[in-house]
Amino acid sequence: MSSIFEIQRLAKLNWKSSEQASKYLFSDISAEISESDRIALIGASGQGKSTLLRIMALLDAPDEGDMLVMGTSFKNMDSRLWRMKIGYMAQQAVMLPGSVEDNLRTVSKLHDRPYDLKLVQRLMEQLGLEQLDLSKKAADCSGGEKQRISLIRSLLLRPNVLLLDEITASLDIDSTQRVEDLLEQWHKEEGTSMIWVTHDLKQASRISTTTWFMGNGKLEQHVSESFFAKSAEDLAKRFIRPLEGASFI
Ligand SMILES: Nc1ncnc2c1ncn2[C@@H]1O[C@H](COP(=O)(O)OP(=O)(O)OP(=O)(O)O)[C@@H](O)[C@H]1O
Repeated sequence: MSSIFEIQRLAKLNWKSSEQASKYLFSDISAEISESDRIALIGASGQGKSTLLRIMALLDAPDEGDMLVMGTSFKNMDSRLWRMKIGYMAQQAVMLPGSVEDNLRTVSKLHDRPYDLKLVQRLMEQLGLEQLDLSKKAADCSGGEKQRISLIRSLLLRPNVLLLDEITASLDIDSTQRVEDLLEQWHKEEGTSMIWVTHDLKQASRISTTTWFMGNGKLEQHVSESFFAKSAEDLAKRFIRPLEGASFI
């Protein structure tokens, strides 16, 4: 499969560099994302997962290294074009001023694309938002509603790669399931590659074929099936929170 996103020796300096702290938040990170890859990005808090995603979305700059989308470096690509290919969803959904519909129409306005009302209705329904009044002020929506509106807004862009930063952290079980199901279907239909940051290892094993593990400033890449077949104890030794259950598959 062809590579759509390439990361070459990427590094971010630690802004609190001192004798105790290491010079880099992360360094020497290289990876390739192929068409249709589904990657879970995991690791303990503060390792730089969100920072890496923000750099990939051009919301922050790397201190060293390069990133290429379809063979073109970010240094040589217009950031607007880059962001059409690389979609990003933050942990905290950001709503633009205006109604829910204004928010959903942003993509077509910004990128001169027709507004696909049928698709919006289908996605709203799949995410359990069919009762939501599109003329409601976006700022008045609940956190979970904002998160799902922001997901629809990102999908309407039809990016080649979707960067998802803990997007279900504030959702209930039903909404989380709906988001996972929708993204699985979207992935099958559109072939979109995804990198999904999550602290939920069971979710990581469900939604990914590849796992990127960030620790000690480095990125390890694993096949998810074998990575999550390790015992809970093995995984717990490496990171995150006390884990429940014996296995993740
Ligand atoms: N140059 C830098 N850019 C961003 N964060 C930096 C930098 N240098 C040091 N840091 C610190 O590194 C951490 C990076 O946070 P980030 O949110 O990227 O990590 P994370 O792995 O996503 O954490 P979490 O799982 O808690 O969301 C923060 O504590 C931040 O203060």
